[in-house]
Amino acid sequence: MKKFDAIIIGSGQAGTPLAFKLAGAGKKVAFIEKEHFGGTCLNTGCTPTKAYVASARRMFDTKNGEEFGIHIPAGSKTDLAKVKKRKDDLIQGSVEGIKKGIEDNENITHIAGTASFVGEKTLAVNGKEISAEEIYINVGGRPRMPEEYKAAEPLDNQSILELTELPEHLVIVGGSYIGLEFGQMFKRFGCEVTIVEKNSAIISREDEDISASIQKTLEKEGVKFRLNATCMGAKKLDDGKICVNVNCDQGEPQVIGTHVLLAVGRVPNTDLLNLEKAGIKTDDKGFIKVNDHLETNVSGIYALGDCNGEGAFTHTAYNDFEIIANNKLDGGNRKVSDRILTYGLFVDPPLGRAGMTLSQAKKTGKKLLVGKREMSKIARAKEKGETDGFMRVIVDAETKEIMGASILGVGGDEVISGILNIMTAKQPYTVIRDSVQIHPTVSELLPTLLEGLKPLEN
Ligand SMILES: Cc1cc2nc3c(=O)[nH]c(=O)nc-3n(C[C@H](O)[C@H](O)[C@H](O)COP(=O)(O)OP(=O)(O)OC[C@H]3O[C@@H](n4cnc5c(N)ncnc54)[C@H](O)[C@@H]3O)c2cc1C
Ligand SMILES: NC(=O)c1ccc[n+]([C@@H]2O[C@H](COP(=O)([O-])OP(=O)(O)OC[C@H]3O[C@@H](n4cnc5c(N)ncnc54)[C@H](O)[C@@H]3O)[C@@H](O)[C@H]2O)c1
Repeated sequence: MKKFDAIIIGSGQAGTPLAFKLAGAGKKVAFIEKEHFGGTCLNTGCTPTKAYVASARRMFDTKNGEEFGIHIPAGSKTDLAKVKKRKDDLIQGSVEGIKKGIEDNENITHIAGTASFVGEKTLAVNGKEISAEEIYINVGGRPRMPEEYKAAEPLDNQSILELTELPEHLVIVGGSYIGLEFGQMFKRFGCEVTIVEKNSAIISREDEDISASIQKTLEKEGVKFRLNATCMGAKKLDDGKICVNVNCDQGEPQVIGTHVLLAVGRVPNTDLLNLEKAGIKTDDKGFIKVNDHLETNVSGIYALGDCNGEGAFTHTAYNDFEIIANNKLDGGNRKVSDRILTYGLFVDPPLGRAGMTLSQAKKTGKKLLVGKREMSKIARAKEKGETDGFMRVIVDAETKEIMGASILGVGGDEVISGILNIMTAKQPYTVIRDSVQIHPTVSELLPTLLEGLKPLEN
């Protein structure tokens, strides 16, 4: 049996940089990947979807010239095969970069295959056993596929990106990140889109006014919504169409479309690992339990990225890599609990989020100062003709530190970083309030917003 200094399972957003980092420190690393280098984000997640979002935006612009004094002749249409080709080329460039980096690195042994444990520090891949004292699990997740939708042969985030012809009517089950990003994108490409969500609001982790504002924007573009979808399931009809059950007691009971995309969350790939052979514990959803330094209950075995349930984003997976690299190689003491939650929702206008929502902040029982400003009052948003949304910042009245912020509006995914940086530096909100920002930007309204903070009346 071959012994390595370290084994990394999965070429995700944590495993890939970790392989190079450990190898750079002179460790002999086995790097096991069952599918593509670069994992979900690069191949079927962030990169392809944001490439599609960009194509969809071009399409949107062709339909919205008049208001800006630009006459764009009718007739623009989406060539999905070309949209796909652009995204395939983008991905291929990055995958090849990783592949070459690995091939050129004499300390990394790439093993193509699915790893599973056969003992505490021993794994089998393609019938061969390897072992190491340090094992890093970075296996990510896959789309959740509830039984009651299987008969309709639904698309998922991977298969929808392989289509070369536009669906006539795309029904999307799940109104969160994946559902909303694909929903707006395919509507802009020229499809009919209906989003079916079981909760009473889309993206229901957010405050109600955020969910309502996003829904309104998408509805203006023609996306249809069916909320409170209590009657689950879908089937194929004899004419090849798809029938998705929505509600059993009010409204039209079903939506008939030509395609259905399931966007109802993800499950960790930990079931492929035979974790019980190593004695590694998971929670009841299959996420590997880790401590603040990402170590599992078995000493020397770590879990990083989506599979540990501590984050569900590329930046959280990458931060897991940074925590391990710093603690293992640079004598650091970085922890998961130091991380401030932040993320973007890449619909148009985008949502940038940091820290708590207003409803979470209220639950802390602290005295709050809150500032809210509509995008329709912001000069740059008006000049761009993109005035949907608003920004809100929540401050702890006692410490003056920012507890959370939501920037829903043009540039919101970038503007949020200014707030995140102050939160990370643990500085009071007055640092931004007293700063001078560039005119005319959306960011220039942050000082004004913070000048006008008001105590939250209960
Ligand atoms: C459609 C979509 C859009 C997204 N957009 C964004 C976004 O805009 N921003 C953002 O921050 N996040 C986004 N995400 C989330 C992001 O992609 C994930 O959080 C991120 O990829 C998690 O990375 P990871 O390191 O945990 O693992 P992954 O990237 O999932 O990689 C895990 C790898 O492990 C391999 N593997 C699994 N089991 C085994 C095994 N037993 N043996 C060998 N190899 C194995 C898999 O093949 C895979 O390559 C998106 C996700 C999706 C699905
Ligand atoms: N912008 C981003 O960072 C981004 C973009 C896409 C995906 N992602 C990641 O991908 C992961 C998966 O995203 P997602 O949107 O699939 O999952 P999610 O868990 O965020 O949301 C699933 C949605 O489906 C709904 N739902 C569940 N079962 C349903 C049913 N039977 N009928 C109707 N609705 C139902 C839920 O109420 C929820 O709104 C997320 O963890 C996210 O972090 C991130």
